[in-house]
Order: sequence, then structure tokens, then C-alpha cells
Amino acid sequence: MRTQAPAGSVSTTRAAPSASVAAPPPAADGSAGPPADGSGWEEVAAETGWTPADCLAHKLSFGKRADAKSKVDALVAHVKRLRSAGWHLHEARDAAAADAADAAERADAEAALRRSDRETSDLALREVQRELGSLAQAARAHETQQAQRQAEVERLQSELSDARSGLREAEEAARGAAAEGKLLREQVESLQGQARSLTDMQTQAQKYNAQLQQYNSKMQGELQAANEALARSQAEKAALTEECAALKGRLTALEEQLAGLAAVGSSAEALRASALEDASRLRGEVAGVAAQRDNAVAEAARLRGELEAARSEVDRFREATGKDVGALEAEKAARGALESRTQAQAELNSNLHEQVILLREQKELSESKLQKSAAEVKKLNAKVKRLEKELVEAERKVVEGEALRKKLHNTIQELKGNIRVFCRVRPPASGEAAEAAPGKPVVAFPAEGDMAGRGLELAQPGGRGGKDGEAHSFGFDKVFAPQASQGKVFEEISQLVQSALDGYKVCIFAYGQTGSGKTHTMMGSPEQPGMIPRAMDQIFATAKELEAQGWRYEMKAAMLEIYNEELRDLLGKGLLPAGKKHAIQHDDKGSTTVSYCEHVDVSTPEGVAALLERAMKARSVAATAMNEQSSRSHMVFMLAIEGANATTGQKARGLLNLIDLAGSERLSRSAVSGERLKETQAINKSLSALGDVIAALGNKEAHVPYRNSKLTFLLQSSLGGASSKTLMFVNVSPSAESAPESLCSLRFAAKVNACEIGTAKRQPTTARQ
Ligand SMILES: Nc1ncnc2c1ncn2[C@@H]1O[C@H](COP(=O)(O)OP(=O)(O)OP(=O)(O)O)[C@@H](O)[C@H]1O
Repeated sequence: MRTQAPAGSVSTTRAAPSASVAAPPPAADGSAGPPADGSGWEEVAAETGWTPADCLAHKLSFGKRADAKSKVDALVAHVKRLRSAGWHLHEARDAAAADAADAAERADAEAALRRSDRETSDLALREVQRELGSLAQAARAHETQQAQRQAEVERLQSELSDARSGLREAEEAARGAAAEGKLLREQVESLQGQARSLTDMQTQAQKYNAQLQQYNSKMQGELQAANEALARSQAEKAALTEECAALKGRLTALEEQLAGLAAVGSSAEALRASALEDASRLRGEVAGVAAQRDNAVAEAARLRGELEAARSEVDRFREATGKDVGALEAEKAARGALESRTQAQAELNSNLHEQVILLREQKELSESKLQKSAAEVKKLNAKVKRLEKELVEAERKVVEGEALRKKLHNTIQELKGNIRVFCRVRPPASGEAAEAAPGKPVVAFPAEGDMAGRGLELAQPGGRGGKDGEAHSFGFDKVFAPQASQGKVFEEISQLVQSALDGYKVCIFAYGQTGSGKTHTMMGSPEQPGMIPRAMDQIFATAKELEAQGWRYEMKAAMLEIYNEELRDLLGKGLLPAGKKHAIQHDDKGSTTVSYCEHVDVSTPEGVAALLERAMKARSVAATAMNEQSSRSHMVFMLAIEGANATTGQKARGLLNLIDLAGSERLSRSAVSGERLKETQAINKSLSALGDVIAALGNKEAHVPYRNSKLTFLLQSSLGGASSKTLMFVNVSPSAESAPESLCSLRFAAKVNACEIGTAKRQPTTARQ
């Protein structure tokens, strides 16, 4: 079936058998049936090569010399031919009538069948809606559950990170304590070494001291004995010297007495004899005294010798010790100093001992702290392990939840159908008339009932080809009234956008006449961003969220414009060689490439925004009679998404195509000529081809005419493929002036909406083999 381009309403009329076609006149022989002489039309046609029309148009003419018979013969032959033609037409009419009756019957039967199909599909639809409701409920419950799980994961993660930082702190404290302990141990060891060497030194000093004291006391004893012996010898010497002097005085006195006596004479002889006796006695006494004196001298000499010996002993001792008394004093002083040093050393020792004890205590404290920290670390390690286990479990649950979410999400999407049509009506521009008749808006929306939010009524203003205020009703998957914000509209397509991350090929088109709001819907403005920037924000945000579950995405963007059936790369930096054109190629795996087309790696919404800005600048904008800013080309934004999950080994390859189609106005309205005429024809051809492709897919035709336009050929793998999903926005202007165009747009969209293209199936691949 070929679908016509939207060019007004298409009415099909079934030809009823005409009752006014009369039977041919009776034959010359009066019979009412066809000629019995075998001159049926086939023979006449074989003979003359005429059609019945030729026969009816044939005029008889006779030559001037023709006789009556030949005229009669010619007349009879003509009448026969006319009769044959008459019967032939009669039979043809009967056959046509019979065919028409059959067709009517078949149509009735088909209508009955369709009615019953419709009822069945209504039932199925209700069932699906019920199922959808319960799935949506399940999805909501699941989303709540998942949010709880996510919160739990976040709580666990924060607990884990707390525990980790606690662990890190404890480890650091433990490391600090261990280092401190080590330092203290080293200090203790060095102090203990010092203490040991000091103790050794002290012991040696004490020993030496004791030896010195011993030697000192011995020397002092010896010195005292020598001093006493010396004093005794000196006293004896003094006594002897005194006795000697007394004896000398007596001797002198005696010698004086003797001399006196000698002088006194003979008588004195006796006296002399007695004196001699006395003298010899005295001499004996003197000899005794001399002997005594000699003894005393000998004794003195002996004592002197002893003294000398004692002195030499002292000298020897001095030599032996190198010390004299002064030295001994010095030694004593040194000993005192040594003692005080020993004392100080002992004090230092005891201080050190105290320090050692303190350090030991500190060491014990550090060790107990270390032990406590180790126990704490052990506990924290156990907690970390438990939390890690819980985290792994929670992450597993999240991954499972995500898989379930995807399944539910895509089931819902599949149930909703893989081609959907949303209608969006823009607000009237200032000064724009939006009433079909007084008090009757051109576009009205049913506020309640089945069609609320899904239906729209378009009223044609009078004098524009329709009856005054004649209304046409349409129903779509969703209808957005003028007040619907960009955010509200995006809410409805966000799940479809999400599918691209899940590995689907998604196409979102904006269709409508020039100025109906396509670019506003797709691109929007910085204040009111449209579907493309919002889709990018969502894709990047979701890709980031999915990183936690092991997904890593790579995205490449391309932007193309199709103008007059020629491709232009809006991001191209002059890659296209002169004289060459961009060529579209599809491979067996469903990948599409465009030669010399730039694909830019994107990783942030800001990066995409910069690309969009670059592309918009490059986009061809040509003025038409209707809108000076009217874009006369299709703009195709393509985002190729490749995702891989290192945890589960899954891979997903999605493609998001966002297309701002060129305006769909009719030739008569845009009043164009020349270059503009060519543009309009190209636009209409490609839009018509898009409708044809969707219709062929909907009718499951063996041949889908993708090649009829660059647009459909470019999007071939994303339209109607096993893993594709399509959404079409039909943008409508509310103006009275645009009402006929709006009707065309809505009829085209209604036709698209009637198509159901299979069931999209994602084709995730498993990478691990
Ligand atoms: N939903 C809306 N809300 C507010 N303003 C809108 C809306 N839709 C469209 N407009 C405004 O209407 C005007 C025409 O819209 P837009 O340029 O998007 O139309 P278009 O269909 O893309 O036209 P063209 O085919 O010429 O590109 C613009 O000024 C736009 O800002």
C-alpha cells in the first residue's frame, strides 16, 4: 500500500452498480438476447480491432456511387456491430455489478470482522491497560524499594567510609604509637645501656675507692707508726744530749775539783788518792756514762737509722705511690670529688633508674595502647569486612533491582507500543487570531472523559475550505496544551530516552508546519531548554548513577542536516573533499556510517551544549514568505551510546536520534518559487517518504522504501528494527490562519499513530565468553 503525502483529506467512494444503464435494443430478428449468429463482440473486435467506444464513435458514410444494397449491407453490419457492442457493455456492466455486490459483501464482512477485531483489541487494550496499571504499580513499588535499597547502600557506604576513616585514624594512631613505642624502646635500651655502663663504672669506682681507702688507711697507720718512732727517737736524743751536757758539766766540775785538790798538796795526797779513787770511780762512772753516752749515741744512731729507714720507707712509699701527703690530701680531695661524683653518679643513676622506670611505664602504656589499637583495628577490620560484605550484597541487590527496573520499564514501553505520537500545541503568538468562529477556539482539548489529555479538536474557520467551525477530532498517545512546560513534556519522553542507555535505538521526531514549535520543542532556549539538552542531561546523569553498578559508557555525537536531499555535517571541520558527497552505509550488524562525518566524543552535557551551539550556527536557515527564521532542512542529532558492565559482563549499544524536521507547509501556502520551490518539494518528498516507511512497517510489507529519501535511509536501522522505538511530536499552531495546515499535520500524525511496528527488543550482548 502506498501512502499519499498529506495533501488534504482522502475519501474513498465505492462505485455502486449503476441502475441507469439500459439493455441494448432487440435484434433485427426481434430476439432479446445477444446475437445468435456468433457475432459476439470478441469476433467484431477480432475483425475490426475496435473497442466498443470506437464502435459507438464510428459514423457511417457512403460514397456517392454507393448503391442501396451496399448501403443496406453496411448499415446492417454497423447495426450488428452496435448490437454486439451493446451486449458486450451490458454483460460488462452485469459483471461489474456482480463484482461490486461481491466487494460490498466482502467489505461488509470485513467491516464486521474489523468490528469484532476492534472489540477484541478493545478488550485486549483494557487488559493491557490493567496489566500496565499493575506493572506501573509494581514498577513504582520497585522504585520505592530500590530507592530504599539505594538509601541503605548510601547509608552503608557512609558507614563504611566512616569505618574506613576510623580505621585509617586508628591505624595512623597505631602507627604513631608503634613509632613512639619503638622510639621509647630505643631510648629505654640506650638509657639501660648507659645505666649499665654507669653501674659498671660505679662498681669499678666503688671497688677502686675501697682499694684506695684500704691502701690509705694502711699508709696512714704506717705513717703514724713512723711519726711516733721519730718522735720517740728525737725525745731520746734530746734526753741523751741533756745527760751528756750534765755529765760534761760534772766532769768539768770534777776536773776543777781535782786541780784544786792537786794544788792543796800531799795531804791532799790522800785526798788526791781518794780523789784519784774518786777520779777513777768517776772515770769509771764517766766511762760508764760515756758507755751510756755511746749507748745513747748508738741508740740515737740506731734511732737515726730507724728514722732514716722510716724516712726511706716513706720515700719508698712515696715513690711507690707517687704521692706524698699533699698528694694524699689531693687524693683524698680527689677521692672526695670522686665520692661526690660517685654520689652525683648515683643520683644520676637513680634519676636514670627513675627515668627507666618511667619509660618502662610509658612503654607499657604504649604497648597497652598498641594492643588496644590492634584490638580496635581488628574490630574495625571485622566491621569493614562485614560492611563490605553487606555492601557487595546491597550492590548485588541494586544490580538485580536495576535489571528488574529495566525489564519492567521496557515491558511498559513495549506495552505502550514502539511507535507513539504526542501532539503539542504552542501558545498563540501576540496578535495571532486563534478562533475559528466567535467564542470557538481553533484548537480545543476535551477536559474530561476517555480523551482527556489524549484528544484534540481542530475547528476550521469558515471560508477556508471547510464548513464554518467544522471540527475534526483526533486522539494521540498524549496531547500537550499550550501551557504545558518543556519539563512536563520531557517527563513523558524521559523513559524513552532512558531506553537508549539500555541498548535501544530511539528516534524522536518533531513534525509540523513552519512556526508550529518544532525547534522550540527539540532545542528550546537557554531559559526553556528543549528535549535535546534535557535528554543529554538525563543520559549523563543516569550514566553517572549506573557507574556505581559497574557500567561505563562511551558516547559519540554527530549532527547532520539534510537539505535538498543532500547531507551536511554540522560538526564537520572540512573533512569532506571537494566534489565529494556524504554517503550513507549500513552494515550487517545494524550500524550506520556516514562518510566524512565527524563523530565527537562527549562526556558532559556542557560538551554537548557546545556542540549544539556550533551546529545551530552552521544550520542552514532560509527565509520564506511565512517565517523569516524558518529552517528549511531536517536536523538530525545522533548520539551513539556504548555501555559495558565490568561486574556483570553485560554490554549495551544504544542510539538516540533526535530529529527536528523541516516545516511541512503546502506549496500553495508558502507561495514559493525557484530555489524555495525546490526546497519545499524536497521537504515534502522526504516527509512523504517518512510516512511511507512507517506505513510499510506498520503493514509489515516485504519491501520498506527506506531508499526513497536520505532521511529514511539515514535512519533505516533505527526505524522499525528489532530494537527500535519511535516517538513523533506533531507540533500544531493554534492560529486560525494555520488551521488547514494543522489539519494536514494532524491527519499525517493520526496515520502514523495507527501504525504498530512489531515489538522492540533490546539486544544486550554478553561480553564474557
Ligand atoms: N510551547 C511553546 N511555548 C512558547 N513559545 C513557543 C512554543 N512553541 C513555539 N513557541 C514559539 O513560537 C515560535 C515558532 O516556534 P519554532 O521556531 O520552534 O517553530 P518551528 O516549527 O521550529 O519553525 P521552523 O519550521 O521555521 O523551524 C518561536 O518564537 C517559539 O519561541
